[in-house]
Amino acid sequence: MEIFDYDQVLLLPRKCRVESRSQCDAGIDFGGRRFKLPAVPSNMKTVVDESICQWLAANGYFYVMHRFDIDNVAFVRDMQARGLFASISLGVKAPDYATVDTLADAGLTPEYITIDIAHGHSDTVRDMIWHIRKKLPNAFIIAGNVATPEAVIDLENWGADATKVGVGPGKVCITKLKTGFGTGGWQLSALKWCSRVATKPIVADGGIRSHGDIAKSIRFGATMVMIGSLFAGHEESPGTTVDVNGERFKEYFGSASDFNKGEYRHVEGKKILEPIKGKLSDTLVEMEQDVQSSISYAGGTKLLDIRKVNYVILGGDNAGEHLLM
Ligand SMILES: NC(=O)C1=CN([C@@H]2O[C@H](COP(=O)(O)OP(=O)(O)OC[C@H]3O[C@@H](n4cnc5c(N)ncnc54)[C@H](OP(=O)(O)O)[C@@H]3O)[C@@H](O)[C@H]2O)C=CC1
Ligand SMILES: Nc1nc2c(ncn2[C@@H]2O[C@H](COP(=O)(O)O)[C@@H](O)[C@H]2O)c(=O)[nH]1
Repeated sequence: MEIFDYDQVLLLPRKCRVESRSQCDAGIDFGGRRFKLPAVPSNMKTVVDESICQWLAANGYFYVMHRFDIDNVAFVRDMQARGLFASISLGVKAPDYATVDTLADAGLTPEYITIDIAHGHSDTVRDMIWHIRKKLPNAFIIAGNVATPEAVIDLENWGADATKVGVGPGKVCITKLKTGFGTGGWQLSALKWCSRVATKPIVADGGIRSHGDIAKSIRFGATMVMIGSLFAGHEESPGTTVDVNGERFKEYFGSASDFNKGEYRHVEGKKILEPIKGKLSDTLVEMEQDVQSSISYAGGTKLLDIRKVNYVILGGDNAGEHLLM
């Protein structure tokens, strides 16, 4: 198996088919809706909050609300009362089961539910998928996080509508160091490996460091790309603003860090500072333009045309050109 990550791969252009990049459509269908971009901010406390989720939903972007210290039922009710889709996260513990039951009893079905635990290839995720399917049959279920084709196959067979791939590639992740496991350093090839067996959409999660990595994720099989650090440093970001020698930063911490958990137990995340780079809406516009440009280099007009391109691996044992023939 070839092992590579985002910074070791470049995609190869094909003959251009458009006169302007504005003719390229960066939109994607996902879970019965169409979104402007195949990118979604991570469901983390320092990346999204209620008002960011409202803004994203109202402006044509996908979002996943985090699951920490929030009332999911009130959130779903509020979003749907505004005519917006509801997209929540759940764990696999008793309070998460209670949330599903309360939603069902109230006649509220979130359009999207992301089951989000560190080691998603687990019977606990299977049981939660089955519980959601029984109580909220119309919810689109994203389940993760996983790292292998076996896990993708199991989650799909258990009823997930999409799987989330990425264990340990995140910028504030220390899973690799603490446990010796994960896709940190080879997330892109793990994505390629998983997408070979996937029959449903994959959300590639973690390790995105620049906008071009979105196109690379799409090339290797992602339908949606979840991004934390690139979204954490905005004026609107929920992290605390910190001033260091006159420069402004936002705190960005892992969901499995002691900062999120409130205790030092099974810590697999850390806290860093992200420089504030302006408004989230401006970054999203730039991201869309960059993805449009990626599509044009792919010789296409729509996002999934990126899947057709060849690529090269730079340096290392796997170096070489990879042709689609
Ligand atoms: N994508 C990634 O690489 C990672 C992401 N995270 C994120 O951090 C957040 C917290 O994650 P998590 O700790 O799972 O959430 P929770 O604290 O909600 O734990 C979920 C359940 O899974 C159990 N669990 C967690 N890890 C393992 C494991 N390795 N083996 C067996 N059981 C396990 C927990 O039990 P117990 O705690 O008692 O073991 C608990 O019952 C999530 O948002 C998650 O996505 C965390 C680590 C890696
Ligand atoms: N191992 C850990 N992974 C975490 C933690 N909190 C979040 N995450 C994952 O990281 C991505 C974001 O990655 P980035 O490279 O874009 O910053 C996020 O979506 C989660 O999957 C954690 O504490 N430990």
